[in-house]
Amino acid sequence: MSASVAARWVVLDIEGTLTPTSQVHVVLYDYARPRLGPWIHDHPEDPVVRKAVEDVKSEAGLPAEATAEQVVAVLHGWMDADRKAAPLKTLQGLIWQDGYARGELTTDYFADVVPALRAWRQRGLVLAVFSSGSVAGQVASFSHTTSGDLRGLFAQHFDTVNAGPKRERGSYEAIAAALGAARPLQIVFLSDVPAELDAAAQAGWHTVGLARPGEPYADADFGSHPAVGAFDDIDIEVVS
Ligand SMILES: CSCCC(=O)C(=O)COP(=O)(O)O
Ligand SMILES: [Mg+2]
Repeated sequence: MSASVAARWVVLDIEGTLTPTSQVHVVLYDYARPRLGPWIHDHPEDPVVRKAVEDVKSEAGLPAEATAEQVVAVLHGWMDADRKAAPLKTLQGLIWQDGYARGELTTDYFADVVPALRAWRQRGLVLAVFSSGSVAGQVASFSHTTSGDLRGLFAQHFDTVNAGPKRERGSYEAIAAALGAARPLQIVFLSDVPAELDAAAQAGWHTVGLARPGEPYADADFGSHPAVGAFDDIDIEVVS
């Protein structure tokens, strides 16, 4: 399996594309789970935390006077179901940011990822990230990796707050506008989730599916999207 596209921007999903799914579902979720309650308790005046807690209550149908314990129970349920709700992602992002700063978290990527990202940057491609993980969490996760600090590789970061849901065409149109792309075909989106690739293609982007061995979408039907097992199999011609 290989893919050839022409692009100026490469927009990257994280989970299942850059990192094994276990890096998010095991390492990061296990780190966040016991810290959600204490974080809410310890940051009562932080406007970001307050808004996230209000949004959890409203999204979960809890009354305004619901306790922190009720809110945490909802957050744990969302994590168990891997529901990528924005207020959960905001709170996780703050906790991960703290964990990376403390040196308690380090991101590990698939072996093909960092060499390919560096080569693409060197050839003049512009890299951006679109993940359900909050922008704060994304940036922190690139700051402490087994390959060092990779933050400089990425020009822009997008999440479900500043762009929108990953399975909706409008989110990709918003990202194209933010990147300043004159034509959507100047952008290629790399993801392991076919529904995300469908939305990007509806917005006129090039797409490449990642069917990585052992990952949840290894045997998925990628339909008309070209699919590869690793970044080594993607050939990107740089266009201006
Ligand atoms: C530190 S970023 C963590 C990524 C994350 O929380 C997540 O849910 C991954 O979602 P993606 O959209 O990248 O598949
Ligand atoms: Mg993914």
